[in-house]
Amino acid sequence: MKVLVMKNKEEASKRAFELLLADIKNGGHILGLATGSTPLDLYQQIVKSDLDCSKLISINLDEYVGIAPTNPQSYHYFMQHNLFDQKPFMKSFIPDGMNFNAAEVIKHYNQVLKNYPIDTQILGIGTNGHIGFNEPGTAFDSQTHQVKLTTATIEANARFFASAAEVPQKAYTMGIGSIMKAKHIILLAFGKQKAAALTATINGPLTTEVPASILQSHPNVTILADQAAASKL
Ligand SMILES: N[C@@H]1[C@@H](O)[C@H](O)[C@@H](COP(=O)(O)O)O[C@@H]1O
Repeated sequence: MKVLVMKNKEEASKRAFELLLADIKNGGHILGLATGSTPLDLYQQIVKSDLDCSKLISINLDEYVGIAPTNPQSYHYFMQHNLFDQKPFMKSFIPDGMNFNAAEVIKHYNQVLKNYPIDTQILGIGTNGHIGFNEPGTAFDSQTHQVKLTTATIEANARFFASAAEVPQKAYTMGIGSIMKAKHIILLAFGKQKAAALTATINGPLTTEVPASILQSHPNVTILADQAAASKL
């Protein structure tokens, strides 16, 4: 695990972009993408750059269940608005949150992940150490599944909704096992609200109680943190 503490999130995002470009230069063309406020700066870097994304494939980590792609709170909308509108990819996959047949969504997404093995996976981290929507207690070898979000995650994500009551209770997410198959994982962590989760991820024991701690056992992980997120390391 390579841990880089940067001056601020702008510097960290710049470095993440450089790492991504290096992976692409080395033949990587399948990107695992994340939502949330954390990767926004990185997506801005991509948008402002002259990187041609038309030959790249993207696979997103997760999506809320029951929110249409046209809903501004959906991860479909987020990706479209923050990246794909400006930089269309050759193909982009996001779990279908409007399909309530979980078994069908799961089967399809696992097939997508099999067909398109991820070269570089971008990750944020939840305040409870979750990655994607893999909440504490999720098996390390899990594949795509439907989750019931924890109160901590609903509260943390309520800032994007009118109230916590409007945050969906369920989501589809790539599993921890699926994430671990990526050749290179870049985890971004910004702000003091991530400090405890980050130190548990890097310095703590490998435990399903901190889903991101599994990254200690991955051969090629880069963690980019700002000073605040790194304050407890
Ligand atoms: N499913 C997403 C995660 O993929 C993300 O890492 C996390 C942190 O969000 P933020 O980057 O806004 O702090 O939020 C959500 O729960």
